[in-house]
Formats: sequence, C-alpha cells, structure tokens
Amino acid sequence: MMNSIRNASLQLTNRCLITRNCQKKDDGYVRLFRSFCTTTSTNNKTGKNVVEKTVSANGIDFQVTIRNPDAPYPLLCLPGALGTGTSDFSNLLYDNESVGDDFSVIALDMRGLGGSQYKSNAENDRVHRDYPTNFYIRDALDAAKVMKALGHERYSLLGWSDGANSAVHLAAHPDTKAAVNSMVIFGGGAYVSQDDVKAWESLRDINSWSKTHRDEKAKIHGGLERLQMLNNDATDGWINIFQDSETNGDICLAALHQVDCPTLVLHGKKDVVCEIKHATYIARQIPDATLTVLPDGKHNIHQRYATVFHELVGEFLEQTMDSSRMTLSTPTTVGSGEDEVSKKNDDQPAIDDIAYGFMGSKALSVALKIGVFDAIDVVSKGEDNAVEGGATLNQILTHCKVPKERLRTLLSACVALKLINRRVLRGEDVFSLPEASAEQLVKSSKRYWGDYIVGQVDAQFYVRMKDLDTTILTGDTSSDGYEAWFDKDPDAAKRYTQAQHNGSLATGYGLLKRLPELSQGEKYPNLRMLDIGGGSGAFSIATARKVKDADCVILDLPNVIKVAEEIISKEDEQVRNRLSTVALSAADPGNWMIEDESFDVVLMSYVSGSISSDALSGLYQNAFRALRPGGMVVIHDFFVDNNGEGPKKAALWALTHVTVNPEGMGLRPGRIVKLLTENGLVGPKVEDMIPGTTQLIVATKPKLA
Ligand SMILES: C[S@@+](CC[C@H](N)C(=O)[O-])C[C@H]1O[C@@H](n2cnc3c(N)ncnc32)[C@H](O)[C@@H]1O
Repeated sequence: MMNSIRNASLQLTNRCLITRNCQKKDDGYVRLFRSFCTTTSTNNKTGKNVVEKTVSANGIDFQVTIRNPDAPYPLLCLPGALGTGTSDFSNLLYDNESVGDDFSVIALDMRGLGGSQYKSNAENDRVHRDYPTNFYIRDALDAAKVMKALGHERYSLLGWSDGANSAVHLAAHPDTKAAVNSMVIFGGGAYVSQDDVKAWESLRDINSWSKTHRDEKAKIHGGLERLQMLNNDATDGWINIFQDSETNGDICLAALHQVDCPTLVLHGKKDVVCEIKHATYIARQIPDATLTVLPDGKHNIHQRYATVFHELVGEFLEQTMDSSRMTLSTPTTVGSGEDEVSKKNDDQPAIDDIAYGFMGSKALSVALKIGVFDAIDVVSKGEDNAVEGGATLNQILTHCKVPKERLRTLLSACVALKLINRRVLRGEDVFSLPEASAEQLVKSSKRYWGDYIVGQVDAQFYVRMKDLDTTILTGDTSSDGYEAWFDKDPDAAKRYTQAQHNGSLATGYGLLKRLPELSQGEKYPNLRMLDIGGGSGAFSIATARKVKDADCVILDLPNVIKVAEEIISKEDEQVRNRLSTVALSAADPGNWMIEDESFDVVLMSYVSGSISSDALSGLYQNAFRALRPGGMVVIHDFFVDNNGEGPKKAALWALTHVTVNPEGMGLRPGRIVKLLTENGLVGPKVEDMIPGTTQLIVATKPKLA
C-alpha cells in the first residue's frame, strides 16, 4: 500500500526518463548539475518545453523536471515511493495533451532518490534516503522549500501514492498550507494496519516483484543492489509508522482535518496497492474534497487512463486556479474508457418529503406505542392464524384497542412509509412486516430499539424540537443542558436512560467487534474501562459480559447513575461485580475525582455533544490523565463530516441536540481530532460505526519513552 512497489505486477509506463540527466556510475549516479537552479532545456517530441533544474533547498540539491516553466500556474507533482518525478509523471510532462498550457508541471525527485542525491555545496557528498517516522512530513517540507527556491509563493499540488501522503502534509502543515491553492491526490493511504505490514514484508525481497517492475526500478536507482537496500529501508520505515507509539499507524490521519484547500481525490476502484477505502476515508475527512472513482482503474490511473486523468485534473485545476474557493463534494464515478467521462447531476431535494417528515416520525412512534408491529408479529406467528404470514385489520384490532377507522388510517400511513406490507387475500387486506420492521420494531426481537424511538425520540426530542426556532434564535431552551434538565426532572432522566439502554447494548457489542483489542486480552490483559456519560451503562455491561475480567466504571449525572445502578443490579453476579458507578458532572473538569493513569480505555459515547463546547477540552484532558500510557480514548458520536454535508442523520441529530445543549459543539471529526491531539493523544483514527449515522474516533496516550 501507499507505494508503487507493493503490487509486484504493477504495470509501469515505459517512459522512465531519469537517466537523461545523470551519468551512471557503478553505485548509482553522480550529478551533472551542481549550482542553484542550473537548467537544461529540452524540446521533446511533443514540442512542449520541458526543462530540468537543480534547486538547492534544505541543504540538498533537488532535481525538478518542469513542463512549461513560464506558464502562470505552477503544479507541484510528488512521486510515489521509490519513484522519481520523471518516472512517475512522464505522461503529465511529455504527453501532447496534458493538463493544459496554463499550468507549469513541476515534477520533483524526493531527497535521496533519482537526481536529488547530493548535498548542496559539497563535492559528491551523498544524501542517504532514510525513513524516520516523520518522513512524509519531511518530504513535504522539502518540497515546499523547493517551490520557494523556484520563486513560487502559491501553487497547486498533485501527489501519487506516497507522494499523495506527503502532499496532504504539505497542504496541512501550519508553515506551508498557505502556499497550497488546490490539491489532487490519488493512490494515497491515511493509516497503516497490521495487514499492510504483512503485505510489505511479503514484498521486502525485490525478487518477489515482477521482473519488469524490478528492472524498471533498478534502472532508476542504479542497480539491483541499491534497489534492495532502498526497499529494505522503505519497508522498515513504513512498518515503524505502525509500531511507533507516537505515530501509531498514523500516516496523515490527523493532518487530513487540517487541509482546507479544495481537493480532488481520484482513485482506481480495483487498486490493490492502496484499497479504495483509503480514498473514501480521505475524501470524507478533508473538508473541501470530492472523490472521483475510475471503476476499472488500478494503482496507476494516471498512466493507464492518462487522457481521462488529464481531463479530470485539468478541469479541477482550472476551476480552482484563481484561488476562488469552490465547493466540491459529490462523489462521482467516471467511465473506465477514455471517452466515457460522465458525472452525476446533483440530486434535487425532496422538499415535500422533508416538509412532511414529522408526520412519518409520529406515525412510527404511535404505531409502536399502540403495539401495531407486535400485533402483526404475534398474529402472523400464531398457530391458529388462517392468514399465512400476516394479520387482517380485525386481527390487529384485537391487540390494539383503538377505533377501527383510525387504525385503518394509521395502517395506511405505515404501509405508505413501507413500515408495513399489505396484500389482498380473499378480498381482505392482510398486513405483514418487512424484515427491517420485524427485526427492529418488534419488542421480542433482539435488535428491537422501539423504546428509544418512543421514549427518547418521540417523548423527549420531538417535544423539544417544537422550540427549535426559539433556541436557534436566542439559545433559550426549556432547560439549560443535560445537567439542569436531569437535576430538575429525575423522571426525565429515568425515561431517557431506560430508552437508551437496548439500542446502546447492541452498539456496545458492535464496538467490541470493531475494536478487537478491547476483548482479545493481548493489549489490555485485565481491561479497565472508564465509561464517561455512560448512561444506563449499556456499553460497560456489554463489555463486562463479553470480556473476561474486564472492569468498568460508569460515570454520569446523579439521577442517571440511579437508573444505571437499577439496571446493573439485574445482571448476573459475576458481571455485576465488575461494574461500578461514579455520580459526577463531566462538564466540570475542575471537579474531577478519577485517579490518574488507572484505565486502559476511556469511552465517551454520545457525550461530546452533550456538554458545552467550553468544557470539552478540559474533559479530554481529564480523559488523558485517567489513561495509562498506551491506553486509548474511544469517542463514539453523531459526527457531521468535516465538509459539513452530512450524513443526514448525524446532521439532523446535531440540530436536535441544540434544543438540549445550545452551547454544545457541532461535532465534526476534525474538530475533535484537533482537541484530542492538543491534549496529548496521538494517532487519531476516524471510522464509521453505525453506517450513515455515527462515527468512532480512537486515539492513544503515548507510551513512556
Ligand atoms: C445519549 S446518552 C449516552 C449514554 C451512553 N454513553 C450510551 O451511549 O448509551 C448521553 C449521556 O451523557 C450524559 N451526560 C450529559 N451531560 C453530562 C455531564 N455533564 N456529566 C456526565 N454525564 C453527562 C447524560 O446523562 C447521558 O447519560
């Protein structure tokens, strides 16, 4: 992943032109160009003006190859691992149809590679290509310095594979981001996993690569021996990023959130070197990003589909070249053929669905309350039921005590909403449940979460949403935050907490599956977890049930803790004994009563949006204190993507939450990642939890040096 060598069968372009400006020696190359900005000019076969320059920056003589050096808009191109400017971007540099004559394509050889192998002002003093854990950032800062030396204050960026990762850092770093007008990245990855480590190890020996690929790279790097050495170092470097407790697998996770230039993420759907999930992830985390997928593309889309690639990149650069910001967001898929560029039109809003949405929500909660779904389930499973797999209106009536005509109207609404199916049998309506309703809306089902819909969504938030207009305008609510609400109204605390329980229990089991390190015992042999804003204790209960010897502390407001204790008391003794509670407000960071460095995991599920944004940093600081070195913070919540466009459910939940906590933060991963890293946590990773609804952020407290 993240490098052009992982896929040994990768088809390389045959236009590796690096040797044109280097004299080959037995161990590699010696420089032809020594002084700052030495230039040699070539008119290649296309008639385009391509020059090579040596530029001194950060004590190294870097080689750049530039197409159209006098064009007004510079585009800095960063190659993949063990690639060079000319080997990786020969199409952009030399094709007749590239990205347009307004752009000056500047392809850089990274330090220690290709033509950038010598220190400035020192005869034949070689630069060793090493891979410290911050090498992506170092490459980014090198590249920015080169552009400065070339006189470019502002430019666009294009990065492939490892070069994409460095491009992200360049566009995110506080010292360099102002220079970046827009960015195109493809084939890059955001993080390293154990699977990546295995894959890299399997390709450490260059004899495992295809001969063509090995020979191409050997030609660039001065022979097989040096190539093997470089590949050993690169492989160790990538693996170190995974193993190091500071980076913790973070290639550019935290940096993504700091990128604020318009970004085009391109990816080949069939890329096995860097899977499409990285591109999807990156496009969601960069606030102003759009993702375009080439369905048949692999890792080398810029070579295999050069024409389409140039069109897409050229169009994007043209739209962003005057640095007027544009909003790009809709993921698009383009045809695999070069003539098939087609983009989806933006969907139009379903205004009537939105306007009538409250009616559907109410239909669902009333149907739950009067037991319509349970009735259909019971009747259709009854042995003496003459209507196979369903229930008639009269049969439902025997369970739901409401007048027939009104029940019929309610059933019609539910059928229209697809909550219930209708068919006609012997002239009579027969109602049945679609799979989702049977699973989620019938009380006896394991995945039932109707309590939450009725007890929280309908009884509490539906009512509060009536005041949203006032709250948005003035910040006034019927109670000021959860603390005041639940202190004043213990019944509300009880109802809210009970309603949450079932749904959160299921999510708690889901979390254990998602984060196997919680349950496998290797990382945390006697897991100790602090569950801040733990509510009913659902996540802790799920953990204590599933993880032998796990010990969980549930922290919440006093009236909530009373309910949690009731719920815990119903657990088996061996589970109950490993659950304890603390009644405390997490919104008061100064009044923290938790022992330092006593937990492996601090969980905050649906809490970050429940307290005022002013208190959030203090809460994360306390979470950091509570963790042992190597321990992790797990934040689960409704996050709106950094670009503020959705997911819809998260965006609507955030709005609803304003009616309880008007001083709360509109949660976006980037904002939370920033707060976590400011409070000392490292390697933050964001991923989906409940698809389209909630996300998870995991970050680690570094181990002691
Ligand atoms: C939506 S519930 C989530 C409960 C639980 N974490 C779960 O996911 O099931 C939010 C919880 O945050 C708690 N909470 C809100 N403000 C709090 C505060 N200042 N201190 C402690 N807990 C708080 C609420 O009482 C409530 O239990």
